[in-house]
Amino acid sequence: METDTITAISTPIGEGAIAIVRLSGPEAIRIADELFRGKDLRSADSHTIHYGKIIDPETNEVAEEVMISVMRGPKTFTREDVVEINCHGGMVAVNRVLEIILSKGARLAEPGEFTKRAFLNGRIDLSQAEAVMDLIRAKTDKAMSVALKQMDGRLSSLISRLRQELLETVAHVEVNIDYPEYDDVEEMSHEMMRKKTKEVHNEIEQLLEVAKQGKILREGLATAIIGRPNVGKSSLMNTLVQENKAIVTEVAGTTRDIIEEYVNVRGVPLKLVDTAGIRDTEDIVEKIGVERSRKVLTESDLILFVLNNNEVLSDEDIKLFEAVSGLEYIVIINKTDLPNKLNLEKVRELAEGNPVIATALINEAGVDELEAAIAQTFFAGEIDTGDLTYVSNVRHIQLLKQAKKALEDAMASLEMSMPLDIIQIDVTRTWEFLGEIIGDTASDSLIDQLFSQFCLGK
Ligand SMILES: Nc1nc2c(c(=O)[nH]1)N(C=O)[C@@H](CNc1ccc(C(=O)N[C@@H](CCC(=O)O)C(=O)O)cc1)CN2
Ligand SMILES: Nc1nc2c(ncn2[C@@H]2O[C@H](COP(=O)(O)OP(=O)(O)OP(=O)(O)O)[C@@H](O)[C@H]2O)c(=O)[nH]1
Ligand SMILES: [Mg+2]
Repeated sequence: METDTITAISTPIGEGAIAIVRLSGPEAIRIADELFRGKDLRSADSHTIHYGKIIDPETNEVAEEVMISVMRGPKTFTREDVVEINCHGGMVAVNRVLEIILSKGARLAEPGEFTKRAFLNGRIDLSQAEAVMDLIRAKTDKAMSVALKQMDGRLSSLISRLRQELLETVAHVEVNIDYPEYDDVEEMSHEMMRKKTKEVHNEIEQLLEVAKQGKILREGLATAIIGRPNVGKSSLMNTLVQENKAIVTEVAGTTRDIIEEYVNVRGVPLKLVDTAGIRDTEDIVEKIGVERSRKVLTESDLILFVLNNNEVLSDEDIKLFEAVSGLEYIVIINKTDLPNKLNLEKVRELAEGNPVIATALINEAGVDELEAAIAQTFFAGEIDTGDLTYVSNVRHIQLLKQAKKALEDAMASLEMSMPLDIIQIDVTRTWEFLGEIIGDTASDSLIDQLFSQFCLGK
């Protein structure tokens, strides 16, 4: 257990109205008291705030005018004694305060170290700590609400329950075997294992299913706009971007030659991809063939397939319908301000039950309906994140997949009526993989690596 006192500036670097320097550890209150001119902080009640000045020990002059919060462990963020010094926002003064604190015996915190202490001291588990970071990085309301729920321990309690069930089953089976009440104890134990592994397997599968939506919440729904030349693809892109431009986010590393825009349509973050690569749909379908073009399309989570109301359905349109068949797509019949030449009956038939939306992008007609359809497609009836446990962390998804695989090994052994101790090995592995998600069976190096990705001062 680390017992030194750590400190860091916990607010963004730069000019601001107020900057907070945070301390955590056994010496936090002593250090703060030594450099503070004001009330005696050592005798201050927990969770109180005090006005005063920070005195520079070298010059004996006032370095800052501050408000200091005193919070005594264990009812604090880290479960240790915590002191927060609220400074005026100037960088020079804040850095000076930090230097003085360091000179009094505190150590500069590593990135994420406050949160790491909350984890090491058992206030939160690993998935909750990771959620703290997700919360900071959240770009949309929905991503934020997912992170908040995870921080609250929603995923943790589900994982803990699954682990507990596995453990109880293993224990139960062991007791059965050690103290058999019936002759068919082996068969009964197999049956019990079969039932439980199947139940847990189903729950993990469901988590992974929902994880797909979690990924979308974080990275945006990869959305490709396709259609023959001149149908209005660029108009569609521009309309969606304009309507939602207040929430468009800039993502580092986005290649500029591919036109990608992040927009937020009714809480669904879209990564709109202008089909620069598949701009000329005749090319994509004819030159590289339907199979190849399908591959491009399958990498999208959603396809916006634009048709021209003012033209008859062409062979290329039919080929595009074949290419998107079985994928998640919305058909957009654009240019409805112009006379109808498109066979709408035929379009509906080809669309296989996917939404068909009429628009006249030139005067922004039909955009509301389109946005509703986009939201509907991915959150069909489940738009409320309150109903589901979203796993959105790649590490968690990886571990869930490994746990699922281990369970499948156990289930296969059960099918072959293998001895129970063999089956228990796979069930125990499942239990360990799940434990790694919440940090119960996670290695020190993994923990170090995870926290190092945090912001300094968090
Ligand atoms: N000034 C300030 N604001 C902040 C934080 C902080 O550390 N300082 N936080 C930091 O990121 C967040 C708040 N998170 C916190 C989470 C738990 C506890 C805490 O003291 N928990 C105790 C006691 C709870 C209680 O009194 O009921 C506990 O769980 O035992 C404090 C802050 C956001 N705002
Ligand atoms: N009348 C009418 N014209 C439209 C509508 N939407 C787009 N247009 C026009 O159609 C033309 C082509 O629109 P774009 O958005 O550039 O079409 P595109 O599919 O991106 O075309 P390419 O990039 O060449 O494949 C432009 O002149 C638009 O102004 C509409 O709803 N009604
Ligand atoms: Mg275009």
